[in-house]
Amino acid sequence: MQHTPPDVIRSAYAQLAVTDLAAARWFWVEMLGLHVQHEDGAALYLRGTDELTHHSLVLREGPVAALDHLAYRVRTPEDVERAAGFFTALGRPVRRVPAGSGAAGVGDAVRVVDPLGFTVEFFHGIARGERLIQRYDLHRGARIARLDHFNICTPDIPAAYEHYRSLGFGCSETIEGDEHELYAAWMYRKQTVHDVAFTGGAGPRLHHIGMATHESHQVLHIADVFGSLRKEHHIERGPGRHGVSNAFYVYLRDPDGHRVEIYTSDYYTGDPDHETYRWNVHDDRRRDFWGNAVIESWYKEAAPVLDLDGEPQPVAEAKIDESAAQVGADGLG
Ligand SMILES: O=S(=O)(O)c1ccc(O)c(O)c1
Ligand SMILES: [Ca+2]
Ligand SMILES: [Fe+2]
Repeated sequence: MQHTPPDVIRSAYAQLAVTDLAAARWFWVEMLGLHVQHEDGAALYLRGTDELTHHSLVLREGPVAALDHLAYRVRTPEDVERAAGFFTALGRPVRRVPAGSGAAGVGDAVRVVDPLGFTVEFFHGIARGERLIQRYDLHRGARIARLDHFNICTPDIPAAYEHYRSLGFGCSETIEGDEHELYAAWMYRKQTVHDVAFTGGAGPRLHHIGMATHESHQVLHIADVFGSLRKEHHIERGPGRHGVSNAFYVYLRDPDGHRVEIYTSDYYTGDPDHETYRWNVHDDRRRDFWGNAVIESWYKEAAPVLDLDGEPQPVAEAKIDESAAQVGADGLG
């Protein structure tokens, strides 16, 4: 019997394990300007200026730099139950996380290890935060508005696509080979380009979290700030204009190597007949619309994922390697 999937509203928060909370605070709070909603001795709960819920990023100190879990908000408390039933029917590990026993501010939740090997939480209840949208006096750094998306490394992109389709996600864009083999896909529940995207590679690993700003000058500004402070080694890729999503972007690496994208100006995807836009893997504008090359570390480096007991998960090797795809005769060579 097909279990009804939970009604996912959006990608809501990520919990990262960091090896030095003070160093992480410098990067995510002092430099990027995320707002500290709550902290206890070992964890920081952070959010952007537009976020009305308690947090969109949790940094918890631990022995290994890793993704602890991704979290999606679902529409009703009943959808938390649907998530439990859906993943139990798939034979996946499912654990109840009662309010107060998991992330601060989050109500009754369920955590699963999904078919791709990622630890994923589904929750509905979450505490509110002060409305900071017009507290311009508190806007700092990159002036991050909100969490926008998760990007995950997985060896089997078609399997990832099918899993998220079964959860009711739409597909806004893909990168495909000449025989339509799937190299990457961007999938959504909220009405923008993605809540989650897949990068081909050994997995399960976290590739990056995408944080949205309102303006491209905020993307440029944070790159300038890292340059001014002689911390330019934290800038990995960009600034630039994406082909896929059309967003303006820069990728940064935190002190543990966690990758964060500062991202702005993608587009609406909310009509029920929204069509997928398909890029050819040989189109050199797909990842940077101006044809700038993608640095090798961007394709190869990513963070391990912890299981439900906080142990790093083994990774399965990549089945497809986009960085090895040769640019065709039409490319910039
Ligand atoms: O580099 S891509 O244009 O494929 C791209 C598009 C959107 C993203 O969020 C991203 O991380 C990467
Ligand atoms: Ca650099
Ligand atoms: Fe991204």
